Amino acid sequence: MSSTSVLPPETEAAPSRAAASAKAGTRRDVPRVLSIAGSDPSGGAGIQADLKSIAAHGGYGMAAITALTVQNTQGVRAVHVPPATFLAQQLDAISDDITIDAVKIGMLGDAEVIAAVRSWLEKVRPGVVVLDPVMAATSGDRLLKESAEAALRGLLPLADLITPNLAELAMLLDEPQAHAWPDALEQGRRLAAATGATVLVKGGHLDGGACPDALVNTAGVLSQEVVVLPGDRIPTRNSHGTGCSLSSAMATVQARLGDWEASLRTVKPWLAGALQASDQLEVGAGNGPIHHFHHLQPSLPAGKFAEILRAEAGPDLAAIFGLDFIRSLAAGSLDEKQFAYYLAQDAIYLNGYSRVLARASAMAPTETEQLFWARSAQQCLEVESELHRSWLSTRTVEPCLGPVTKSYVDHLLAASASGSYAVLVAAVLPCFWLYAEVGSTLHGEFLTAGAPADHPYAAWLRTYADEDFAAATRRAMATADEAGRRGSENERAAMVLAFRQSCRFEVDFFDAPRLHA
Ligand SMILES: Nc1ncnc2c1ncn2[C@@H]1O[C@H](COP(=O)(O)OP(=O)(O)OP(=O)(O)O)[C@@H](O)[C@H]1O
Ligand SMILES: Cc1ncc(CO)c(N)n1
Repeated sequence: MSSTSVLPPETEAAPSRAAASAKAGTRRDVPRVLSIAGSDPSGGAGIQADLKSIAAHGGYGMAAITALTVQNTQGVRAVHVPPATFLAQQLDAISDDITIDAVKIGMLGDAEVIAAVRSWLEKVRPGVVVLDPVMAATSGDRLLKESAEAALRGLLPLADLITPNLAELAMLLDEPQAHAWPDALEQGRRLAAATGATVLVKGGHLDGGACPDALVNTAGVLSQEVVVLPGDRIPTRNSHGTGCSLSSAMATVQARLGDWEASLRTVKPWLAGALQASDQLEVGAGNGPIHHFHHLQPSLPAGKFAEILRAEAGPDLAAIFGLDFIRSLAAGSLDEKQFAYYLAQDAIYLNGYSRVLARASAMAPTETEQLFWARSAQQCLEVESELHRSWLSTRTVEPCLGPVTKSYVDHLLAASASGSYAVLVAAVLPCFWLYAEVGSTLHGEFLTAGAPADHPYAAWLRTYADEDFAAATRRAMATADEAGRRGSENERAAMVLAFRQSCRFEVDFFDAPRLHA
C-alpha cells in the first residue's frame, strides 16, 4: 500500500527570478487564504471547491460569499447576489482581524460587487491576489452580468495572477476566442502586457488529447516570458470547478513558495490526480466535481486487492483439499448418503445465494455489474432446478436445511443488508472462487486418472470443468478488486472480514456431509 502524505508532493523546481523578488512576508507554512467567490451548494465549484483546494494544499481557508447560486453538476438554476455593502462588511471584518496571505477571487456577479472588491483590495493590498475571471459555469450558464464585463477588466491590474479559460481570455481582450494553443499564448501575452499581471493561460478547453497550461508575463517576473507546462487530457466529464480549484490552489501554494512556476508545477499534477480520481466520488449525473483529497487516500494498483483476498483464502483452500469428503469424492469412495446430503444442501444453498446475488445486482454501481449479478442469480436458480431434475430426483434425501447451510446463507444475507456493496461482493466471492478452484483441481485429477468411466462420481466431476463458470469467477474477482480499490481502508477491512467468513463456510460446507448426513 502506498504511503499517504498530507500535502500533494511538491516538485523541486529551480527558483525563478520571481522567487527572489517575491513580496516579503508572503511565505507561510500554513498560509491564510481568503476566497472571495460565489457559493455552489453542490460543492464542486465556487467557495466550496476553493476551501477544499486551499485545505488540500495545507492552507487555512476563509470565504466571503459574493453570490449564492442554485446549481448542481448539471447546470445553474438561479443566482442571487446579496447587497454589495454586505460583502464589503464581510471583507472588512476579515481584514480588520486577520492577516491575509493570499486572496483568490472567483465569481463576482455584477458591477456593484466588483466595485466593493476593488475598493477593499486597494485598501488592504493583500500579498498575493489570484483573479479567476469567472464568466460562466462548466455547464455554460452565465455567472457574470454582461454589463459587468468592463468593470471586471478594470479589476485586472490589481491581480498578481489572472487565470482565464480560453473564452474568458478572449472576452477580457475583446477578441475572438483562440482555438489553437499558440494563438492562446499570444492572447495571454497581450493580456499580461495590458494588465501588468501574470496570466495563467489554461488549455482545458482545447480540442485534442493535450491539456497544457502556461504562465505568461511580459514584465520579466518569470524565468522566461512564457513558461508552458504540458499535460495529457484526462478522459473524464468531471471538470466541474477545475478552474476554481486551480486558482485557489495557486494562491495557497504561491503564498508558501513565492514562485509562480514552482506553484504551477505543484498544482498541475495534483489537479490531474484530482481529475483522474473524480469517478470515485460518484457525485451527480452531469459534470461531476474533482477529488480534491485524492492524495490522502492510499491507492491500490489494479489486481492488488484481489491478490490480498487470494492470500487470505490460502489456508481455507488447503483445508478443503484435506477434507475426507473431497478426498473420497475424488477417489470415488465417497459414501453415497454423504453425496446425496451434499447435493440437497447445495440446492437449498443456491436458492438463498441467488437471492443474495439479486441484491448485489440491485446495489451495483454500474449497469454492467448489475447485469452480471442478475445473470449469476438466474444461473443459480437454473443449476438448482437442474440438481433437482437430474441428481436429486433419483435419490431419497431429506430436504431439510442443514446447520452449515443455514449459517452460511445467514452470513450472506447479513452482508447483503450491511448497506455496503463492496462488503456484499466480498462475501459472495468465495462461492465462485473456492468452488472454481476445487472444481478445476478435482476435474484435473479425474482427467489425470484417465477419466475412468466406472468412477461413481464421473458425471459429477465432468460438470466441474465449466469454462463459463471460470469466466464468471474471474469477473466476480475483478469486481471485488475494483470495489476494494474504490473503498476506504475501513471498507476494505470489512470486505476482508466478510470474505474470510465465507471462506470458512466453504470449508464447513464440504465437511458438513461427514457430520450431518
Ligand atoms: N480533461 C482534463 N484533463 C487534464 N486537465 C484538465 C482537463 N480539463 C481541465 N483541465 C485543467 O483544469 C484547469 C482548468 O482549466 P479549464 O480551461 O477547464 O478552466 P475553466 O473553464 O475555468 O474551469 P471550470 O470548468 O471550472 O469553469 C487547467 O489547469 C486545465 O489544464
Ligand atoms: C459559484 C461558482 N463559481 C464558479 C463556477 C465556475 O465553475 C461555478 N460553477 N460556480
